[in-house]
Amino acid sequence: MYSRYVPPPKGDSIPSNTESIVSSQLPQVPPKPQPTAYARYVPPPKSSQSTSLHVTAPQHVRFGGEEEADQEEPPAKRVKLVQNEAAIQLSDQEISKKSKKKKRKSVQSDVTVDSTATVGGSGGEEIKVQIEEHEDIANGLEDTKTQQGPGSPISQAEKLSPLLEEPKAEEASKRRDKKKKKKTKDDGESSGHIEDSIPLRHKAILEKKAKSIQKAPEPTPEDITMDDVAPEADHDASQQKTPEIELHGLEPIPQPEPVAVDTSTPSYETLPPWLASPIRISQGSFAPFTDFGLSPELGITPDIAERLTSKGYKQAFAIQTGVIPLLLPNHCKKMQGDVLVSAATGSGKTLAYTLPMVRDISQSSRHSTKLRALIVVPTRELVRQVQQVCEDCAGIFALDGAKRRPRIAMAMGSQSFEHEQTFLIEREEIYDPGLYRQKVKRLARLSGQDQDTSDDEDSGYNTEDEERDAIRRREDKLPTLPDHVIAYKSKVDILICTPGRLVEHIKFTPGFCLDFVRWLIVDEADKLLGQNFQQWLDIVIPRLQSGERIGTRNHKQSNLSGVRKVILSATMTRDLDQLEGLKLRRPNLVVLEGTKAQDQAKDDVNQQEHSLPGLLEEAALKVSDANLKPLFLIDLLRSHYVLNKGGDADGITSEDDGTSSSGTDSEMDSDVEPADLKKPVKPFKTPSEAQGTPTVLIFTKSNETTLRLSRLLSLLAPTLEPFIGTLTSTTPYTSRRDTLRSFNTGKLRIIVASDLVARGIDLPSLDHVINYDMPSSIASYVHRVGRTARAGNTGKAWTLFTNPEARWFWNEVASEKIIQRNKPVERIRITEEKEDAFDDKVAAYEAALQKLGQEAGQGRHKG
Ligand SMILES: Nc1ncnc2c1ncn2[C@@H]1O[C@H](COP(=O)(O)OP(=O)(O)OP(=O)(O)O)[C@@H](O)[C@H]1O
Repeated sequence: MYSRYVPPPKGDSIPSNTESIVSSQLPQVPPKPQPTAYARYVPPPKSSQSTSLHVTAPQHVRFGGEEEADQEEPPAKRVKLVQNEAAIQLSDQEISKKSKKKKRKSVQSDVTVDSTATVGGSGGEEIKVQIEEHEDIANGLEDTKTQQGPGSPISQAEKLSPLLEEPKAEEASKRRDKKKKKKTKDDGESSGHIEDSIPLRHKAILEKKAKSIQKAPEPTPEDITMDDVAPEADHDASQQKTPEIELHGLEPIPQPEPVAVDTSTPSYETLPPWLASPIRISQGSFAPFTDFGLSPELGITPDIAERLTSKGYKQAFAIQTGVIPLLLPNHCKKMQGDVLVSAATGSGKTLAYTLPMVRDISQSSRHSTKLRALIVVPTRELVRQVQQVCEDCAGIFALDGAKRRPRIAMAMGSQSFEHEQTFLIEREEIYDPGLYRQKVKRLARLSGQDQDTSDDEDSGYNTEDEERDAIRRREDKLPTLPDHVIAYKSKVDILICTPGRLVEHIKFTPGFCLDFVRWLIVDEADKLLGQNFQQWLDIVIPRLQSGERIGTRNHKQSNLSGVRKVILSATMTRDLDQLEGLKLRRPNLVVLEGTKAQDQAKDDVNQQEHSLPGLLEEAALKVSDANLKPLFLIDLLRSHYVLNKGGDADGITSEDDGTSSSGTDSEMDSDVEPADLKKPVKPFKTPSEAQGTPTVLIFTKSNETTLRLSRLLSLLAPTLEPFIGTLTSTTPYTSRRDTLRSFNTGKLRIIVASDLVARGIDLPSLDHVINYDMPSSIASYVHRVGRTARAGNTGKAWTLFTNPEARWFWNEVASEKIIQRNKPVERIRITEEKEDAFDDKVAAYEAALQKLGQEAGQGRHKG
C-alpha cells in the first residue's frame, strides 16, 4: 500500500504544527497514517506447530512495515510518538500564536482548563506552561504521562509545577534555542513537511526494534530478492520458507551420543602390587613354631620350640605364622625383602620379629660384638618391654648352642647420656702407627701447618658427615701414647631405643656407627613415621645405605646383603609418602584379618583400615552433663559392669536391643531403662575385698586431667585410693616403672593415664579400658582399647561421650566402615539424674572439688 504526499493548501492559516499540538492535547485522535513505507502481509501459520514457529518470522521477512509496526504499538505509545514529533516542530512564535488562540478555545477544553487552573496565574504563565509541557514531551518525559494518560490534569500539573522554577526555566530556554536550531535544520532536510518527519522517526525506531528482536538466521538470497516478487508469490514463498528458517533457529544443538558408564573393574592398580595385594593371614591360623623354616637348622628347632613353650609361647599366633617364615633364612631364588606388618593390638607382633632377628644374630655373629640390629619404638615403656622379649629370645637361643649370646641394650634417656654412652661403646688406646700418622696429618692441616692437599680419605675430615667430623676432631685432640690411636668397639649387638635418643647417639657418641647394622625394626610405625621425631629417618636411613666396609651387612645364611627392615603397627599406614622415607626394598605387607573378614566382601575388608581384637567388647555411655563427668565415671566403676565383678550381671547388657552402633544421639537419649541397671550395686570396700576385683586403665586427654582425676577419684571414693596409680609423661620414669610393676603384680587395680601408655604397652592382667576423655583419633581409639583383650583374652572397653562428641563417636569410631570388630558397640546407662541420691552425689562432688582447689592452692604456695 502506498501513500501519496499531498502538499498543504497555500492559503491555509493553520500550520501543521498546530495540528500536532492539538493532537498532543487530545490523544484520543488517531494518528494520521504515514505513507512512506509499505509492509508485506504475512499470513498466520496453518498448523499449531508452525504457529509457534511463526512468532519470529514476520520480524525476519518484514521490510519497512511502518504501518503495521504502528498498529502493533500500544495506543499510548502511538500518542506519545505523535506528541514527540509534534513538539519538535514548535517554534516560540507558533506556540505563542497557538497559545493565544487556544486560550480563547480553552473554555471548551477540559484538559486545558484543568491544567491552567492547577497552575494558576495569568495568561502569560499559561503560555509558559504550555511551552514547558511541549518541551517535557520533546525531552522524553512522556513515559509517566503516558501511564497516567496524556490528558490527565493531575499528571500534567505534577509534571509542570517543578518546571516553573527559575533555574529550570533558564535551562528550558536554552533547550528551546537548541531545538529551534535543530528544527530549522530538520525543516530544511524535510522541505518543511512535518508529515514526512514523523514516519522517518518511526522507521528509525522500528528498525532498531526489529534489529534487537531479530533472530540469528541470516537472510537467504531468496529473502533478499523478495522485494521484487509479487505479493502472492511473496505470501507463498514465506509460507514455504518460513518453517525452514525458524526450524533452523530453534533446532536443538546436536548432542554427542551418551557414553556408556564403564562399570567393569580396572585391570590395573594405582597402588604398588605389594600394597594392593597384601599377604592375608586369617585369625585362626595358629601353628607350631617348628613348622617354619626350610629345614630345622634354618628354622626353629624342636628344642627352641620347647623353651618357647616354657616361656608361655606354646604355639605361634596367627600373625607369627605369617611373619616368621618371611624373616627366617631362605635360599630361594627370589630375594627376600622388607616386611610390613599390620595386625591388631595384642596379636603378638613383638615375638614375630624378635624371634627370627635374635636367632640370626645368635647364629651368625661368632666372634665380635657389633651393633647389628636397631629396634625403634616411640616410648621408654615400650623400649623396656621389647627388651624383655629380646632377652627371652636371646636366652632361649643361647641355651641351644648358639655361637654367642647377643648383647642387648636400651637407649631411651632414662639415664644420663654419658652413662648410656659407656654402656654402648668401649673406648681403648691401640698401637697403630699408620693411623697415628694420619691423625697427626689431620691436625697439622687443621692448624694450617701442612700444605699437602692430596685426596687421602683418612687424612682429612669428611665434610659430608658433619657430626662424625666433629667427633673425630674432638677425639684427635685427645692426648695418646706415641703411635697409639683411640679405637672404639660396640658393646651391644641389639639396641632398642627411642628415635630421639638414637639421633643423639649418632651425633654425639664417638664410635657409635651403624655400619654393621643389618636389621632395622620400626614398631608403632605410623606414629614414628607420622611425627618423624627430630628427623630421625633422614639421619638414620642414609647411614644404613652406606658402609665403610663391604660385606658388613651380609646375612650369611641367606643369599642376602643389606639391611632388612620390619615395619609394624596395629594401625599401619598405607601412605606411600610416609613409607617412602624408609627406602624399602622388595617389600611385602602382611595383614592379619579380623575374625569377621571371611564373611565380608573383599572390598569391605579393604576399606576397613583397622581391626580390633576378636574378644574385645565395647560399650559407651552418655554423659548428659559434662560438668559432672567424674560422677559418671565413679558410677561406672562402682557398677556391676566394672569393679563389682561378683555381681549378677558381669557382661555388657545393651540399653536397648533395637539400637545399633549407627544410631543417633536422640536414640541414645531413650528413656528406656534396662532392668539390670536397677540391680543393687555391691560397694567396693576393703583392700581384702579388692583382691578379687578387676583391673581398670582410665585414659584422659592430658597430663593435667590425669593428675586431677586421679585425686578426685580418691576424694570421691576414699576406699579406692590405695589402688589408684597415675601415669603421665611428667611422672619420673622410675615412678612410672614402679606403677606398671605394681599393676602387673595386682597391688594397683586402677591406673589413670594420659596417652603415654596408649600404644604397645602390654598389661596382661588388664580387664577394662575406660576412655574418660574421647580419644583424639580413630587410631588412638584402636590403640587405647587394645590394651585389653590381648593374646586371645577377653576384655572390655568403655567410652564416655558428651553430646557434642556423640556424632563423631557413633559415625566414625563405632562405625564398622573403618574398624573391623566382632560385635557392635553397645550403649549403657548407669547414672540416673532423677534419683534422690543424685543430689547427694553432686553435693559430695562439689565438696571434693573444693578440697582439690585447696590442695592445689597449698601446692602452689609450697612451690
Ligand atoms: N605365641 C604366643 N603364645 C602366647 N602368648 C603370646 C604369643 N605371642 C605373643 N604372646 C603374648 O601376647 C601378648 C601381646 O603381644 P605383643 O605385645 O607382642 O602384641 P602386639 O601385637 O605387639 O600389640 P601392640 O600392637 O599393642 O603392641 C604379650 O603378652 C605376649 O607375651
